[in-house]
Amino acid sequence: MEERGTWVVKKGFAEMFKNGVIMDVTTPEQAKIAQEAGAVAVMALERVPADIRKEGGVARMADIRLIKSIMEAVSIPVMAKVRIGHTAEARILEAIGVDFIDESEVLTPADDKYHIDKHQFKVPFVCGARNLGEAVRRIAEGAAMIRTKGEAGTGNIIEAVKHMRTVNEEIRRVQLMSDEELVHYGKEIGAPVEILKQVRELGRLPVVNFAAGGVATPADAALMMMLGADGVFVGSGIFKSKDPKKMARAIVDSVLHWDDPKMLAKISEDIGQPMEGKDIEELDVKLQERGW
Ligand SMILES: O=C(CO)[C@H](O)[C@H](O)COP(=O)(O)O
Repeated sequence: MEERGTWVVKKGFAEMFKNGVIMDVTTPEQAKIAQEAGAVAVMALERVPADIRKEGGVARMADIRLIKSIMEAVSIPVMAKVRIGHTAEARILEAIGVDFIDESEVLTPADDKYHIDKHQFKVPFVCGARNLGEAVRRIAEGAAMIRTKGEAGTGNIIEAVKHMRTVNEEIRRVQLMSDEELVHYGKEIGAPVEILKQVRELGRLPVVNFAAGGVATPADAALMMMLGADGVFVGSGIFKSKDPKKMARAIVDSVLHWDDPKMLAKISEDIGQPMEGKDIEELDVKLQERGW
């Protein structure tokens, strides 16, 4: 009972980010830019996904002193990333008091089989998903927030669109299923039936679902909101653009005004060059394939 109550609080905290933008930052200066632009939270990490992709090597939880300096620099919530399955990194982040942990495929996985048992933590977690099965498995492990994975660091929105559409289509299928069909479907996609029943009843995931990976323009962010995202994560799209301050503000505004094309036109004007994009077909590594 106590555990369920805790999950409700974590899930409620995640709901407070709705209609907002969460920005990846690697320095206190970037965190201040994000806060001034109206980000609802920042995400501390050692390198933005475009740099992780370019430089390679093992990407880990960011340096603790850096995370603390980001926490000191801003008053909005600070999230930080850990490697998939790296329970020790997560315990360290909980000990220093970060507000949220992202168990992220953008970092190099630490475990090829298991994700972190997130129920063991007081701090809430967000996890990535490409489809309903992945989303529901992460929720079963205790995630209080889901983000569709997209393909981080590419500046290419196609995978984020694919993942959001897939989750939505699968939710619509679930809504038409009888109890016995749901048991069979749960087995097929590897998802616990109790959470699928909640999805059927709510017509959505029981936690907020943000879009991530590849958002590079205000129009990209608006597109993800049109597809039903509760909000947006942006990393490389801001700090690899020509004018991060302008781009950050424009993406925040576009998430708020996603349904107003005239406003979006105004928001999209004179914001500088977006980050350079990459064709998905040409990628050597697909970060979205990490996690299962
Ligand atoms: O939450 C995230 C992954 O853990 C990142 O913030 C997101 O994927 C960033 O992607 P991009 O650099 O393409 O904006």
